[in-house]
Amino acid sequence: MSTATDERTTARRGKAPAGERLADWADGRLGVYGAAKYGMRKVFPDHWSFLLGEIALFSFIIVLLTGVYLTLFFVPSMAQVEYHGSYVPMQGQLMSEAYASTLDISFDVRGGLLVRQIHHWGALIFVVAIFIHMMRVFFTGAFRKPREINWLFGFTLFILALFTGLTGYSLPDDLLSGTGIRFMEGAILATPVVGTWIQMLLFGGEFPGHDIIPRFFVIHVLLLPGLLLALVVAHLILIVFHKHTHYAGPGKTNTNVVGMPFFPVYMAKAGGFTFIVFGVITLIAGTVTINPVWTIGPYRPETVSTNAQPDWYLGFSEGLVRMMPGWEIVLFGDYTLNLGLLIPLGVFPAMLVVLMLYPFFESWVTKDTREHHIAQRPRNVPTRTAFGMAWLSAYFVALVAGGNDVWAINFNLSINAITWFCRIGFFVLPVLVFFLTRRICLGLQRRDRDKVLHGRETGIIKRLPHGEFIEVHEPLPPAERYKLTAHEQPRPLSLPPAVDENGVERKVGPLEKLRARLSRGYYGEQAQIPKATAEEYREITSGHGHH
Ligand code: HEM
Ligand code: HEM
Repeated sequence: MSTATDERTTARRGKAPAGERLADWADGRLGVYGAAKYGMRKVFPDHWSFLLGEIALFSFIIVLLTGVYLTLFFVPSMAQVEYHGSYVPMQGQLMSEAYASTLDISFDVRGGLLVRQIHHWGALIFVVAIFIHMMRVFFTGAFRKPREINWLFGFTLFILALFTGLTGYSLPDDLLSGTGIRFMEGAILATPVVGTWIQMLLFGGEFPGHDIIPRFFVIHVLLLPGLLLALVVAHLILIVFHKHTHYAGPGKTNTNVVGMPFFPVYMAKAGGFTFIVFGVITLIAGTVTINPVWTIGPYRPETVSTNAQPDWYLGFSEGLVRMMPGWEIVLFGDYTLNLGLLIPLGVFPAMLVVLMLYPFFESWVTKDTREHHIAQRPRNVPTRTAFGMAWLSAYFVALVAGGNDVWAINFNLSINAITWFCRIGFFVLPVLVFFLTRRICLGLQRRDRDKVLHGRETGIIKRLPHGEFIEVHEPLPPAERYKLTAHEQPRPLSLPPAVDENGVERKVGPLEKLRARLSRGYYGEQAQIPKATAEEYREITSGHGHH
């Protein structure tokens, strides 16, 4: 017995196990122990809404992997060739090498069609996930200090993803994607002064030229994914650096993070979730056809397909153009300004910039310079929530307008009626939605207050001895009461008195006045219902007036 123990001790002293030696070797060169000690115990809070960023991350990885596979077979060339692949209806037709290679990927490359479909479905889900993730961050105020820069990083990711999608969609050079490129060319040409130059630079000559597909290819497989990857890494590093926000609850404060350690709990969960995301995307890609380019045909400039649509994420930019009347003005007798395109082209970035700058606007209005690590419930910040919903309503109206022909055909409606509905809706709906959302948020705040003070309605009706009917209310558990009352209710900014203590008139600039007004819009009496206080609760539950 003792001999065995001695042997083991000697073995350990003599030579460490291979794994340990490898780890030591790596640590000497990479400092992995320190990094692992820091990273492995990192706490990550748990909430379903935090999965949205993860879906974006995992679908991004899927799109990267499938993109590499497609790159092995795709030929980014606009040279015309005669098709002799295995898709019989296209035999002998003239088409670009790009289109022919997309047909080959779909019919002749092993697993090609599945990978193409995973790539396309993955791209759609990637952008959906980014969009909803961005909304989660917006509506919970997770963009507040210290996360403003990460909001900007994230926002840039969103824009890069839109353009990666646009360039990818254009690559197969089918009738749909060619129509999309034609649309883009028109928009570029409408840009005053520099439009023609940019068009020449990008297309290398008259439309369609021979350069656009090879150029989009490099942008799509190298430039944009490279930038996306670098920025995703920076985004994640900042998340680790700031630590994740968490929702209010007992024991969760602005100075701690409550959750599970990265290793093993979070890693196991995230690993499993990666496979679920991959599995679901593959299942959809394996069963639902997307972009069947062989039914659409190769692109020819003289042909235009009806129902031409961009993928959903760029639908709103197309909608802005379709909503706009075709106005033109002629300057100096011979220079035409195409307002029908120019105005939507200005509104498109403006809508995005408004969202991008919102965190800075809010911190300016509220003069809030503190750090925030508790995610807010949207109802507790009605003005921000209402603004977000108003933005979304404008976005969706534009999206509907982007598919006005599809709506008209499928629902047997007049395309003019839809266009007019969108034109009016684009201005009116956001205003209605803004006020409606604020009302709903205030209603929900009242309900929270009521629940804290009077408990949950149980639906049990009792008749008292003197004949009165009452509904039994069940008090909320303390943790629930805490959650509903943990939020701050700041006071609005107030302007200093018009004259100072020496009787000298104090000058208040118009900007300062505007800020005070906006601040009342955020924190004034109309914007928040006073939350239940401990005194109120004690008074109600002490017996007097309790029901
Ligand atoms: C992150 C973002 C990406 C998005 C949103 C995206 C999106 C798309 C879309 C929508 C298509 C059209 C697919 C179709 O034919 O139906 C496409 C095609 C393509 N993508 Fe991507 N992609 C991304 C990343 C990549 C990467 C990283 C690569 C390569 C390393 C790549 C390589 C390709 C190739 C070669 C095609 C043309 C082949 C084909 O259309 O079948 N993509 N992409
Ligand atoms: C490629 C796109 C993106 C990826 C892969 C990504 C990934 C992630 C992940 C995994 C998290 C942590 C989990 C979570 O909160 O959901 C996160 C958090 C965050 N993301 Fe993104 N994100 C992307 C785009 C965006 C966009 C478009 C925005 C905003 C405009 C954004 C802003 C943020 C912020 C502020 C946080 C910190 C949230 C907190 O601590 O509560 N991200 N992101």
